[in-house]
Amino acid sequence: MPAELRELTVRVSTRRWKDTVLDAVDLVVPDGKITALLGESGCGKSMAAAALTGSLPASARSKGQVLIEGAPVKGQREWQRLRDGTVGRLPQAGITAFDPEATVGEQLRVLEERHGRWTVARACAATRYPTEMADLYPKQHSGGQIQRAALAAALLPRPRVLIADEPTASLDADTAYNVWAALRRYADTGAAVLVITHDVPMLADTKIADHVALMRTGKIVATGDLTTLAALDDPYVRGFFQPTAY
Ligand SMILES: Nc1ncnc2c1ncn2[C@@H]1O[C@H](COP(=O)(O)OP(=O)(O)OP(=O)(O)O)[C@@H](O)[C@H]1O
Repeated sequence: MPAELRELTVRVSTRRWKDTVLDAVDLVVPDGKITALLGESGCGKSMAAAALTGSLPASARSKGQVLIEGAPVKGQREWQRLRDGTVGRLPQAGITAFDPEATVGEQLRVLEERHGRWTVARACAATRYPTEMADLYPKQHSGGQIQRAALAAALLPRPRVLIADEPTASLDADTAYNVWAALRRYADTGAAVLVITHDVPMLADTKIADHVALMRTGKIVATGDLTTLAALDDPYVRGFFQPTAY
């Protein structure tokens, strides 16, 4: 299995505040599939993404294992190597993927040259990033444009594992569908893709995710395909899916 959290518990502790943000989480992100991670705001989805990319905040302490390609990852040096082409992350705020002082195009070209895998043209076409924007600085983009640029940046190294944190949050429905389709095509090349999303209606309409995992207050409470989950006889799970009525 390319990416996995095994019994992972994460506690954050600051001077003002302490909390268990992931509680014995088991999560498998298989090859060639899209796994959608759902749950209410603040339940720990981004923390799970951070754990899978070795980027938990400094205030976090963890117990349990993170496995990439079947092996437990030990230490920041190994994470640095994995983040350089094996594990990719699309951050929740796409703009944070870029240096504010250089144009988006320059930064995409650096990734193309460094990894020698996807071309900038291919990554931009896959994500529907309008290439005429590439000469602009990150802050000159709209939320949706920079999110697509950040996805292009995440795809350029052609990572085996891609963790996308709300990749369609600021997109109109049509563009969002195109980004989901790009993620689907990417998973179909054999990559393991985890997508954090609140877009249950899109998942229900398109059936684009193979698996769904539902989190609640730091725990995974249900996993399976969307139709099975939505039909579960658990009041919380039922309540979560009910508004979309399918
Ligand atoms: N950098 C951080 N340092 C300390 N605690 C944090 C940090 N980031 C998030 N948290 C806390 O961890 C918990 C889980 O947050 P997380 O960002 O994973 O939620 P989420 O499910 O991704 O929410 P949303 O859907 O709103 O993005 C929250 O209680 C949050 O306050």
